Amino acid sequence: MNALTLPDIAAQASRQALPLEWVGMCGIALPVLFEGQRLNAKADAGVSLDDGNARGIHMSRLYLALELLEQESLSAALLRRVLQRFLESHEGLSSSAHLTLHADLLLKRPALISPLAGWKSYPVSIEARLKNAMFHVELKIEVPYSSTCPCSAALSRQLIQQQFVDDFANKPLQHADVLAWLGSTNGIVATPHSQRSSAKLRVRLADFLDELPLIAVINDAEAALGTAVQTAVKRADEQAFALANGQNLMFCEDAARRLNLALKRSTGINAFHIRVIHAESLHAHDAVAESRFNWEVA
Ligand SMILES: Nc1nc2c(ncn2[C@@H]2O[C@H](COP(=O)(O)OP(=O)(O)OP(=O)(O)O)[C@@H](O)[C@H]2O)c(=O)[nH]1
Repeated sequence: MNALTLPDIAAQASRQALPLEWVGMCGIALPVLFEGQRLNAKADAGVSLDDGNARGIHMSRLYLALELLEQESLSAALLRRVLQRFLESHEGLSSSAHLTLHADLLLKRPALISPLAGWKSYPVSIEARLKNAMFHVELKIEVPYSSTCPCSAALSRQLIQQQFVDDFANKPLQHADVLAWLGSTNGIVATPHSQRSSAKLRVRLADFLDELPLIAVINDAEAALGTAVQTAVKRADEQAFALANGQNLMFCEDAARRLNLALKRSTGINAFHIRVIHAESLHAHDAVAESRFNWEVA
């Protein structure tokens, strides 16, 4: 049997003449290049099926167009070329093309004090759409960080004050005694709760941007949040982290506002959606805040 005799079901007429908004494949394994890294990505590739009479799209043509992403470093222009290929290979069938890449970006991060460093993994998605020559790119980035509750800190301070009053009642204050007390468990009779937190950022890029600012957005977000989670940690690093958290008390509302201001300062971002999640240790549910700028559902 040769190719000429293979049945082509996709080319048949559809039994129900009905266009479809998105048809394609999800979860295609793809090693993509980004900033010198080979990312182990999963691609979702699709087109609209505007011709309601056509039975199906040509999945293999989308799959083969993805090959471009193996050889060249990721950029907006490259994504656009891939989407153009999707449409060229579906002329008469499709008017919009979609590609989403999901991957973990690995960045090496230095410790706060010691000369150590370690890798942090940031889940990212890059979503590109092409329709009627209109091209859009949206990035999704997850940034983990640490947050300490300001209310809990104030309540803890009050308990420490009460303990101080109890322990030093009717006693002359001696510097050495106070110093020893501060180093005892009574000197920190209550601790504020803190949590591993997560910022889920979605940003829409301006047309003029060719480079995908994943790393810049991560760096800006971590700088705005102040207490990024650490990698390699010695005691000196842990102590510096404790100090940084003590100086950086924040509710989820504070985190969302800081990120809003940081993203507004970034060039090349037209719109964004921020969702911060503080996985509270106080209770079994999360504290969540959202902030949007220029964000309409696309
Ligand atoms: N459209 C469609 N194809 C599917 C689906 N599931 C599996 N396929 C298969 O995907 C394969 C590739 O499809 P095509 O791109 O049309 O393959 P082809 O006809 O050899 O390639 P062209 O000659 O370029 O059209 C076919 O063998 C389909 O049967 C589905 O749900 N929809």
